[in-house]
Amino acid sequence: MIEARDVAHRYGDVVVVDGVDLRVPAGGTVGLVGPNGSGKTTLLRTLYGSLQPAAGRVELDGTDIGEVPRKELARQVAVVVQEHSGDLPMRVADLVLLGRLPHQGLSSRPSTHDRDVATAALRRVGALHLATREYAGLSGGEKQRVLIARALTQEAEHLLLDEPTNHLDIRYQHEVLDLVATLPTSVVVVLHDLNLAARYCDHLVLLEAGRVVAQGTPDEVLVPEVLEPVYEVEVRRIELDGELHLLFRKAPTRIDVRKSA
Ligand SMILES: Nc1ncnc2c1ncn2[C@@H]1O[C@H](COP(=O)(O)OP(=O)(O)OP(=O)(O)O)[C@@H](O)[C@H]1O
Repeated sequence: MIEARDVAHRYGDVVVVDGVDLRVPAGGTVGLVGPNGSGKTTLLRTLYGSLQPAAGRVELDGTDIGEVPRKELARQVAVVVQEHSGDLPMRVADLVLLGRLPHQGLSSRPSTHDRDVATAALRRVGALHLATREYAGLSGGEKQRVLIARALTQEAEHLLLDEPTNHLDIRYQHEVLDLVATLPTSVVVVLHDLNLAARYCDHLVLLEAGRVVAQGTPDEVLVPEVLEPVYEVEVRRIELDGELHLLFRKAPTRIDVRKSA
């Protein structure tokens, strides 16, 4: 289990994550939501040990994450982040196989099992047909699916994703999140789309200026009284075929700055 206790982070003097408590239960899917700059990515980075919190503690199964050896961490935690690896001169199949590195000895080559796991992961994200392509030549959505396949290939117990639906068309937004949410792994996912968060997460953490303003089930968090002051839009909530959906409308402008200038 990943657990954050009173975690804070600052850049210089600016506090961007402030006193966050969070538990990611085994098999659970936790969504981090909130406006631009609210601290989602920074919090996620503390959860996978790429940032040391300025205060508080992140634990992986009871051990401070900073004390977990790197290779062990890579076996337990897989991460999908926005990468700028577009120029990697590498075939898709080889890139996905890199996900097996934490399971291999220093000098060992990928086994048949490693290749089977990588192939199965590519198939699961609908990207097996891309296996022989150069990664750099893929579209944004194809790259995203390949990076998710690499994370699945890691077969880690925890999967952390930063805006994985970025670049994906509607079909793959749903397919990828459905896949992620039904994995036996515990998942933390940063999402901007609150309707996707409602559909695929079982617990949401809503951040505003680095602080948790609400956390709970989508039904508890995704209510107009909570969302409207945070996002400054009008929110309507409807139920369609038993599922929660949100509709958004620009909030009425209180002061027209251009007119008063
Ligand atoms: N390396 C950095 N140095 C200084 N400030 C940073 C750095 N990285 C992030 N910040 C600032 O920290 C705050 C939180 O950023 P973060 O990326 O965590 O927010 P976010 O909620 O993920 O945003 P978005 O939805 O726009 O991706 C922002 O104000 C951002 O400008």
